[in-house]
Amino acid sequence: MGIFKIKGGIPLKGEIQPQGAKNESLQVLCAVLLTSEKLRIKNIPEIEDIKCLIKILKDLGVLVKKNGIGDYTFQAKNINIEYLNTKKFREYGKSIRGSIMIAGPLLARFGKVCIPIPGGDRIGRRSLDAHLKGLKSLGSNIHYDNECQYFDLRVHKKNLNGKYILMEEASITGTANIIMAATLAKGKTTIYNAACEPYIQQLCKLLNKMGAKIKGIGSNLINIIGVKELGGCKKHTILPDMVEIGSWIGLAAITCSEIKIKNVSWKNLGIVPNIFHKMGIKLEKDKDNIYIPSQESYQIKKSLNNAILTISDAPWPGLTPDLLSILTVVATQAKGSVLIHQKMFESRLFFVDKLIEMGAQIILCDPHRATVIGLNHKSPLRGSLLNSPDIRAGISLLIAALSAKGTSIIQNIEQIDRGYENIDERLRFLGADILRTT
Ligand SMILES: CC(=O)N[C@H]1[C@@H](OP(=O)(O)OP(=O)(O)OC[C@H]2O[C@@H](n3ccc(=O)[nH]c3=O)[C@H](O)[C@@H]2O)O[C@H](CO)[C@@H](O)[C@@H]1O
Ligand SMILES: C=C(OP(=O)(O)O)C(=O)O
Repeated sequence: MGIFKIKGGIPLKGEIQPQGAKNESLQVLCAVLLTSEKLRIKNIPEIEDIKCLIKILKDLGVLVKKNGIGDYTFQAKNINIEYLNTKKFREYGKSIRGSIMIAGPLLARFGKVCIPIPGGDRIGRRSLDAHLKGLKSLGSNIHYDNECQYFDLRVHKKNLNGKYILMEEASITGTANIIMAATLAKGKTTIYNAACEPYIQQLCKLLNKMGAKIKGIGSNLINIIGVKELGGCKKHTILPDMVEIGSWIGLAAITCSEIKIKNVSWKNLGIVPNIFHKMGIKLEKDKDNIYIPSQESYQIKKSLNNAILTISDAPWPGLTPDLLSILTVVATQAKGSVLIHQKMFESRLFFVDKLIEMGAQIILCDPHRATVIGLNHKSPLRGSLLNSPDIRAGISLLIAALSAKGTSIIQNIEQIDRGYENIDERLRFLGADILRTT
């Protein structure tokens, strides 16, 4: 297991280019399974979760050519569907959440798929009902093997058939799975209460370039007319990662650093900049860049009725839950107090124990809510021995360590590498004192 050794308290300075979005990449890479033709995808982040999915695709028989950093051509011409029954696949499939999204494309193209309960972050219960109920409506039988914990899905007629699907919750990966399956189903599929965040929009745009007929992109009502087959795509570029962008903003604020984040695609950030404004952090729009000046202090705004601010997650256009851990850390050195309410996941806030050990003033009210009383940089966090439980808690602890007085050690940094590309190298480029030992 690798570790980071960090000497904190050093203000950083410079420009940073955000990585391509992890969650869009996971969707788009699964979409290559829908066609036997070539797709060229650019700006894919070189992170562990993506490497794992590419490994699964290769083992399935997808030809993968690397044209340059983050630039790949995929061709799913000869697929070995039997690979899904191997122990190797079950291990890989279990290690990332994104693996579940191979189900829709493979079911639509080959009529059967076998998939383990996917892994990814252990941040609470993560239901698959949205995926399974959707695929069932389109005409699939589902069998669950309780002992081996995998699902076997088979199309019960000749092919999938379009249906009206009202999703019980706007699951992101669930929506992606159903959309991909429906592109090759017979007739019309309507998905209501679909997730509609920019990465789902990007997936739909890519599918339309491949010949799909999807309407309602960007809304929660998606209509899809199934086609017989899909073609390739000469170029699709992954959007910048909004969670990584939020991580850089939080890092800049708490370490009093001056950072410019380049080419952020403002129009796809939704309310993310607004939320940081509410935390009192100055950020300026400079063309398509975000400029964060060095700030000695940032004051959390109050609600309009003068009550303590609450920040909570919600499906898009609400705030992604993936930024709440980062906002929690940022709040520890703000002026004022905030209630962080993590509605979607029940085990994501437990990492605040580590922040409390570092000297943060936090009350964990229950698994979903933490009150943070900001210290306004009057009492810095203390360097500590830390362990990274999931991607976002991991990056949050790293941000805390960079702001802390003294040296911190972060163990289990593989969790951070799952979602952040060359994070230590990029931090050193901005002037951070961080060392990786493997
Ligand atoms: C690979 C990928 O893209 N992962 C993202 C995706 O995971 P993923 O697609 O797996 O997450 P889902 O959107 O399915 O659901 C996340 C959690 O929120 C709950 N829920 C969801 C929608 C809703 O309307 N109400 C509700 O309560 C679900 O029950 C579940 O507990 O979306 C999550 C929620 O944004 C993000 O944290 C993950 O980074
Ligand atoms: C929860 C996350 O990822 P995943 O859904 O891949 O586990 C995340 O990126 O914060």
